Amino acid sequence: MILLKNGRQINESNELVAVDLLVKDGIIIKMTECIENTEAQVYDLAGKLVSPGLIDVHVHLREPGYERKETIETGTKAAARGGYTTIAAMANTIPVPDSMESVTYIEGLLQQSAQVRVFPYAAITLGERGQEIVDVEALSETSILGFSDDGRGIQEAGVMYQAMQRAKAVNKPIVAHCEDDSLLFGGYLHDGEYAKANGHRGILSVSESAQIARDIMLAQATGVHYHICHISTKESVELVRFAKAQGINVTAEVSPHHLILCDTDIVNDDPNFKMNPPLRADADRIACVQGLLDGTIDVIATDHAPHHEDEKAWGIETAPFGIVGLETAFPLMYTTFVKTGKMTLKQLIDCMSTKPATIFNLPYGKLEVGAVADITIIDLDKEMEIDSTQFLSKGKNTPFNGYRVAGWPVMTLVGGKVTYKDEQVN
Ligand SMILES: NC(=O)N[C@@H](CC(=O)O)C(=O)O
Ligand SMILES: [Zn+2]
Ligand SMILES: [Zn+2]
Repeated sequence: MILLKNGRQINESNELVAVDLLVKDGIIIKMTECIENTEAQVYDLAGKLVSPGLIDVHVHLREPGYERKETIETGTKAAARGGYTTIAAMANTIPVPDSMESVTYIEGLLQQSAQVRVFPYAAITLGERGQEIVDVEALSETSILGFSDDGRGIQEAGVMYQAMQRAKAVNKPIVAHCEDDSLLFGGYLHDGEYAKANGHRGILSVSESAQIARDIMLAQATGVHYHICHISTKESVELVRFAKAQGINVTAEVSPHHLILCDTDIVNDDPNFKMNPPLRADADRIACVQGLLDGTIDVIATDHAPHHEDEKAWGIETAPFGIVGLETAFPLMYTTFVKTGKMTLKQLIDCMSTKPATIFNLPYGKLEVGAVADITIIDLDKEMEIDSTQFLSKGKNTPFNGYRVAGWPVMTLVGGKVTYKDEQVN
């Protein structure tokens, strides 16, 4: 048994109230203001926030295939340090999880090395090549969260339509990276002020929004749960708002970097500001924030995309797209939006835990008696500079290095088991 004493939880009215939690056999069995128990191992939380474990539905663990960038072990250790108890692993690995054999293989690797709960995605198409659809029916019987070709858009409407029909029939979501390749024109940064001023080829906003518009119509026609990855443009947000008003089964995620940074924040062509979709204009960033606040955008996902420093050293034009996010998401969001009064703490926890569980039908994201003890303890007052050399992730590729932020996760429990604890908790 574990007894968490002197914590504080956020109630429905966004107030911090005192709470003790008693955990037995991986379940929260008691939650009241003051619990005494002589048999349990006791941790004194000294007023720190007790949150339902954070959930990230968009993570690149890189293993199998790209262990130089990240492994299941390092990626899930980073997740635990970031306060995450459940994550979903994207399918752009080698092999791509596009068959029973490859998904079973990846499930085995996860079982061996994962430090938090991990649900893999299966690809939508064989090899993520966008042509032949995977065996949706068979794969739906595995532990997958849904189907995704993340890293690439599905170029053909007919392929997406059929994939959606089949995913709907087995009650699994289609999780879409939206990008029309025919609208890329060799771009690698947002087609905006920074690219123009510095002679870079731009990525048009319509390369994302045009495909979202198409997919929303296909989602309406098929009734599938269609989840949009890393939304980044104001037009995309407007489309999701429209779709939801029509009752179409659409959800969307946004990443912390698209809420905090815009293209003009890029410094000296630093490849750590390069990701897909790119940092957009400030008006896009503002639309994403507004969309998150009004519920148009459902959840925050990191799109944790570690790359090796050798690869990022190729320079902004040729370096791979992607930045890490697991170990900085909560403090960045808390400092930028909650401490400044733009968002309540309850809203932030909803977007990072409760809502991801709800939209993906997971039995987590709850802090109550009888719930699984997936718990994150956060020190809202702990302020510290982001230092990528301290990351447990192999990826050090962050544009936020040196940012001074507060609200650091200090202890993470998955099913009642401590998976991360910093030295100040005991
Ligand atoms: N987001 C990125 O910039 N990169 C991701 C792919 C993706 O999420 O589209 C990656 O796998 O590196
Ligand atoms: Zn993507
Ligand atoms: Zn991704």
